[in-house]
Amino acid sequence: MRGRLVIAVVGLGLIGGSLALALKKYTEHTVWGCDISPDTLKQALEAGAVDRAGTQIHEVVNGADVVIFCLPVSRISAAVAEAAPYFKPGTVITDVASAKGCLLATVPGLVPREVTYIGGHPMAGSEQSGFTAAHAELFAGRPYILTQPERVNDEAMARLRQIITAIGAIPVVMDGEIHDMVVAQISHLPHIMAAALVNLAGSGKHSQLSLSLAAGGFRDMTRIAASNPSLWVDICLANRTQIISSLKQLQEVLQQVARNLEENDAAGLAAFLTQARKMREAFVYRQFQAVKDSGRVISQASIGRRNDEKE
Ligand SMILES: NC(=O)c1ccc[n+]([C@@H]2O[C@H](COP(=O)([O-])OP(=O)(O)OC[C@H]3O[C@@H](n4cnc5c(N)ncnc54)[C@H](O)[C@@H]3O)[C@@H](O)[C@H]2O)c1
Ligand SMILES: O=C(O)C(=O)C[C@]1(C(=O)O)C=C[C@H](O)C=C1
Repeated sequence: MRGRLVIAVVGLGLIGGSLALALKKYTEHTVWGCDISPDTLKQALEAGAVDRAGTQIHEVVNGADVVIFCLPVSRISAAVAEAAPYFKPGTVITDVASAKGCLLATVPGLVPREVTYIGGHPMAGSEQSGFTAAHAELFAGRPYILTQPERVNDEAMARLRQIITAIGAIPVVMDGEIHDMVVAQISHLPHIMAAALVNLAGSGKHSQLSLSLAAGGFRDMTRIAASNPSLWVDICLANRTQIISSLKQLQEVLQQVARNLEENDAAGLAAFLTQARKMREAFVYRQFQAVKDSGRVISQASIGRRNDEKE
């Protein structure tokens, strides 16, 4: 594999902007960036996130070794189709979308045979959007999911793994179907629940009073309710089968809790809460271990996290 690559990032918002910043900070690769927003391009150029910028896809994919599509899920297939005539043989294309099944079903059919598509999904982000929220440390110590391409291509996989590792993330190769099932539970359902909690508390008879009194519990549970609605409509629709299934499971869990309360069943309630507490403690430990193993020192200052995000 050649040492220095040209990497094109299509979409320079929170995720694309953070990737571009991280690639410039931690690798020697050349980074070209595209966004429909001229303001975003200006910000990215000023921040040194890209070496070249354009509003047209062909301006940045023509000659690139790797192209990373960082667009809302529903825009990715059209962007790949627009870019396809400009890919050179051997180009590796990937994306960062939060749902994989819909793209794995369409994207491979849109690209020439000599181009390899590997689905991607960094398990990092925030409730904020746009380049102004982007930062180079977003992926440090975080899992970065890759899907196996239809035609196995070890060189393409190695190229992406190397890029992901260089920006401090941990590559995890996974089947697209399993990905969608898992993220429905750990990402998509929590976003829907956060919105439901805020809407419930914010629209009742005493909503003004409730929201003014809300403390850490409500704040921790609902940070992600501030996410961009249009981005999340896209994600939810793209993974709707798995989300519907997770919502049904959640309904059963909540009904069981309601039964425990109706029956004054302290033991049932305690078993439910104890199981959750144990799993949550183990989860925090595993996340800490993954960060430690990734070898990058992540300090409060380096990633600029707010206090309410700390464990
Ligand atoms: N937000 C998160 O926490 C998060 C985490 C992991 C993955 N993702 C995935 O990353 C992708 C991008 O999300 P984001 O949070 O960075 O969104 P964002 O809104 O911050 O950025 C999207 C960018 O794409 C640009 N854009 C839109 N259409 C375009 C087009 N046709 N051509 C060029 N640029 C275009 C927008 O101007 C914007 O700058 C989504 O697929 C999302 O599912 C998001
Ligand atoms: O940390 C956050 O605020 C996020 O929403 C990040 C988050 C998530 O955890 O759900 C959002 C979408 C993803 O595709 C991956 C990560």
